[in-house]
This record gives sequence, structure tokens and C-alpha cells, in this order.
Amino acid sequence: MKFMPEPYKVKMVEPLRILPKEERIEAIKKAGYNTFLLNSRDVYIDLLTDSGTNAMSDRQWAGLMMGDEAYAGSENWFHLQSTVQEIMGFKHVVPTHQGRGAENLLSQILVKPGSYVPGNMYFTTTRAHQELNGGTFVDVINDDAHISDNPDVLFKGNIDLKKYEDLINKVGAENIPYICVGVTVNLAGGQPVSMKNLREVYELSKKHGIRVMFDCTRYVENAYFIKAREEGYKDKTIAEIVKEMFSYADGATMSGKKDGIVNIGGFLAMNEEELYSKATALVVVYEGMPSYGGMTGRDMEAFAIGLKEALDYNYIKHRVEQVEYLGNKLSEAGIPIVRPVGGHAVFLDARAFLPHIPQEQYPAQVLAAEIYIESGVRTMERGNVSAGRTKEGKEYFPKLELVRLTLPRRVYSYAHLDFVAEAIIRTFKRRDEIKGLKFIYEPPVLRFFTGRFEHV
Ligand SMILES: CC1=C(O)/C(=C\N=C(/C)C(=O)O)C(COP(=O)(O)O)=CN1
Repeated sequence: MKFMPEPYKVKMVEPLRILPKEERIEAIKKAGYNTFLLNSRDVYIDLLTDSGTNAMSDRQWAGLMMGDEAYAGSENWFHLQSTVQEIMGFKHVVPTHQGRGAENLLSQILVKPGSYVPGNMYFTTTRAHQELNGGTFVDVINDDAHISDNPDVLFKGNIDLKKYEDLINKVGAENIPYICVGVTVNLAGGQPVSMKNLREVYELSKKHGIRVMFDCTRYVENAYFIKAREEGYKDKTIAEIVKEMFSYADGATMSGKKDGIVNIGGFLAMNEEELYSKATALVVVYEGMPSYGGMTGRDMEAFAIGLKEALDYNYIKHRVEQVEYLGNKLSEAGIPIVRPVGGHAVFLDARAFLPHIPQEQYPAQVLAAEIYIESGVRTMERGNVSAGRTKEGKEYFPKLELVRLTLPRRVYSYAHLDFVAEAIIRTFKRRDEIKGLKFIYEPPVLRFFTGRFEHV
């Protein structure tokens, strides 16, 4: 069998349509060559993000009918709270409307001017909140993570313990409020962290009295890779692996919009009483009561159910294998991608795809636009544009200049993936005709969301 059949059947459909090519050219021009600015109605297959775009199950939809919309003490909140405590083992949970809501609370409470926050590669909103509170993000990921194609490195998300310890010795543990461990590492290509590395990072952190906070947005995918790739875990259930992972953390920020398989939701979880008390005091300023945190009761119900469904082995195996299927199909056709293939997306290496376009002309940005023109498929730039500028206004020119093909959970079939692969292969064949871009509008923060471009 080429691949396992989807472990679910369709109960409701949402018709798709593809614009004629001349209308696609108009649409992307109007969007300033920024796929974030395209209208959903003009998109055929939407691989912009797996955030909030996932399909809920019949049980989750049924859960929406159980919404207890009481302003305080909603039944659904107790269901969500106890589910997180059971799955992750944390003592306390503070609900937020989505992941960056949790990042805002955590950074405001723990990050001060002069703080250093080490982590395994940056993520845009995570670093933004750390910097907005005067902190400096320090990348302590292993060097392999910054190399696009090295298929034999199975845990490219791992933290380089020497880099981490050097930072501790340089700035002092008292200036490191926590280390942020992303499981998986989105911008490295959805790359996992091994259980061994999680354990070692935790031990080193405890030795210096430093908190370990996971960014656990895609933690189930991470658990799947541990089961599939790490010695000693193939006979463990996903739930058992997840429980051990979180035993190496003092807390976590979570975006439910990914591995919670819901369209909105998030939380900040922790064991520490003081952090909990400060977070419950602050959450009312930004998100609402500590018993809803910016979510409706029905959303919390769907979130609690989704967290449990995500632990099902057949679900997560199919989910990750779909991504691998698309990655292998492209790689076999000679398309340069990040390898090993990650958990939530295939990442095209735009620098290798378009070697004639210098990074200051944003190759990943123009490649995403060209794929849309070719096929109506929407992808996302994850390169120099996303990296933004330093405080001094300089561009980061990250080593990884990528276009992300992000698969929403339980949405597309293998036939859709074949269509995507063929479109990218056609684009690759005409890559020499593609020209670079320049900004015509550059926002001051997180410029990739609303920036606009034209050809140089
Ligand atoms: C690893 C990680 C993310 O990937 C993340 C959001 N990611 C988006 C929107 C994405 O398209 O990847 C966030 C922010 O979550 P939020 O989009 O605010 O629910 C935090 N950590």
C-alpha cells in the first residue's frame, strides 16, 4: 500500500474552487505578492498554516452544543483544566485565546529588561513578546538545525548543551528567567527534540535553578517522532511519551490551534504557585476570567476533546505520514526541501530553488507568490521577510530561506497532495524566469503579516 487510508470518513464537505490563471495573477498583485493578504475565496488548496485551520471531529462539534457560557466557573473550563492536568501533569492551567496570549502573560511576568531567553531557534510571536518586555532571545539550537538538507539528523530540534551552558556562564543564571524549548521547532522545519535532549536540558537547567518552559504547540508530533525514531520508545503509547516529555518541563505555553485540533484556544500551564498566582491576576487584563481566558465555553469543550483525540496513534501516524508523503514526492523530483521532513509541513529551500535571487530580494516571498499563480495553492514565506529586523534595523538574513507547505490536520487527501506536488514541479521547471521582490510597504513589527511587495 502506498499509504494508509485516512483514519476517518467525511461527514460534511466544504466545496473548493480554483480561479482561472489570469484572475490568480490579478489576485496576488492586489495582495502585494503576500500570500497572507489573499482572500480565502481566491485560494484553492490552503497550505498557509496548520494554525486554526484543522477539521474538528463529530464529537468536538457535538461538544459545542454543551457550551456552558457562564461568565465564571464554566463546566467546560473544568473539563479543559482537568484534561491538561491529566495529559501533561502540570498542577495549574491559565486559559488564553491562543498561543500568543500565553506568551504575552509569560513574558510580562518573567521577562525584564536585561533578561536573556535561550531557545531552540526563534519563533516570530514568541520572540516578539520576549523583546517587547526588554528581553534578548538567544538561539541555542544545534548547528545542524540551520542546515536545510541533512536527512540523517533525526532530532534537528535539539538544544546544544554547550551553547546553553556558555550562555549561563556568560550572563549568569539570574538573568535567564527560563529557557524556551519548542517541541517541535517550527522554523527549523517542524523538527523534533529527542527525549534524551529534553532530559539533559532539564537537568542542566535545574543545576542552575533555571525554569524550563515548553512551547508545546505541536507536542504530539514531537511525541510521534520520539516513538518512531528514538531507541526505547517504539512500544510506548503516545500518551506515555507525552507524559514523560512534560516531566522535563516546569510549564508550557500552548496554541490549541495546532495539536489541540481546534480553531481557537490556548493556555499557559505551570507547576509554580507564584507564577500561577501572577498569571491569574494578569489574565483578567488581557483575556478575561481565569475560567475562560478569551474562549467561549463551547470552544473550551471542543479543545478538551481535541487534546484527547490528538493522542490517538492512528490519527497522528496518518497526519505525519501525509506530510512525509508530500516531502518525499518533491524530493524524488529533485525539488530542494528541508530534510528530514518535519511534522506539520514540507519546507522548500527557496535559496536552492532560486539561486539567482539574492536574499535581499526575498526569494521565499516570490516563490510563494509564484506557486499561487501556478496553482491557486497558498503557502507561507518563512525566510528573510519573516525574520524581520534587529533593534538596529538590520535584516537578519537567516540561513534558512524557506517556503512552508503546511498541512492542516484531517482536511486534505492524498489527491490534493499530488496536485500540490505537480504544481511545484512545474514551477521548478520555469524557475529561471522568476524575478526578485522589494518592499513597497514594510510594517514596523512582524512585517510578514501585512507587508506588500513588487518585482525589482
Ligand atoms: C511554535 C509556535 C507557533 O507555530 C505559533 C503560531 N504559529 C503559526 C500561526 C503558524 O502559522 O505556524 C505560536 C503562536 O500561537 P498562536 O498563533 O498565537 O495561537 C507559538 N508557537
